[in-house]
Amino acid sequence: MSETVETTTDTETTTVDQDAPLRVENLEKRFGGIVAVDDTSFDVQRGTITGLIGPNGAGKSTTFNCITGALNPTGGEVYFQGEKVTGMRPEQIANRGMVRTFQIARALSEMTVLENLMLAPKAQSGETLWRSVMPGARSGVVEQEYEVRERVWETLEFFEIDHLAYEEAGNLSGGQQKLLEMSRAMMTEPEMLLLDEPMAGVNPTLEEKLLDRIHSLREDGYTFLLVEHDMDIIMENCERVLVMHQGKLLADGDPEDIRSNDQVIEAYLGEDI
Ligand SMILES: Nc1ncnc2c1ncn2[C@@H]1O[C@H](COP(=O)(O)OP(=O)(O)OP(=O)(O)O)[C@@H](O)[C@H]1O
Repeated sequence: MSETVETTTDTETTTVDQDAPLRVENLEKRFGGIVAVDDTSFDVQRGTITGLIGPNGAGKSTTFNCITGALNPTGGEVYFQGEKVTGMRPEQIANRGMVRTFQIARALSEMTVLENLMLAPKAQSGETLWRSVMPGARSGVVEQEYEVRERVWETLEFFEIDHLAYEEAGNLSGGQQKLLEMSRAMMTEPEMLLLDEPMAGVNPTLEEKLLDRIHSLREDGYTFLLVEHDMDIIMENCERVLVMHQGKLLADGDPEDIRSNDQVIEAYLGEDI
């Protein structure tokens, strides 16, 4: 049963579903004559790993970009923790606790792994989800550099890339870069992560490690929305799957429902799902 509370912002009063940090309402994004996202609505429940799937060109990346501020939608609204974030810049949305990673990792290749992480945290004080689950966490004081450094090391250890701390990011393998990208995202102390094909180019051992970390974070209360083309990963790791097709939400259900949904099978033109 969802818990709801009323919140008031400068612009409006809205009912917040405490169990759904992300709510997308009638989202639309047009590029000239192309409707990449067409009147799409969904929510994502707290503490879940939710998959967003669909054939090539379905509108998944555009939806991610509209949610996280890289693109301005041409219609509809995005709410995070009950606050309207439509049209905000990515860093404003990240400051509120929602970050994304990219299909192609975006680390600064000539900087070391350590430097990449040192640059990532936002300047803020107080308790956050990441700090509260990390061993040795401190709270309530403005962060000093040594505290950031401590958090950087804890994060590197959590993702098991601490042995690469002094390596230039550009020298890392594709899979290691994905772990770095997740580490950088965690340094911004998010509540919710949107992962765009986090397993692409990742070898099976690292894939297992990354999935293990995602599940562990989910158990600590983090929320994940995952775009991934590998159906086995989606079906084995997500409790809920959203399917997009031609810019619209085609289906929303648990993996078993989705696998047996005729419209979804048709949208994938008989590919195995
Ligand atoms: N910047 C852009 N300008 C014009 N059209 C765009 C732009 N970005 C996306 N599109 C179009 O919008 C539609 C949806 O693209 P999008 O990249 O969101 O799909 P996707 O589901 O992420 O696809 P894929 O699985 O192939 O990455 C496509 O028809 C695409 O060509």
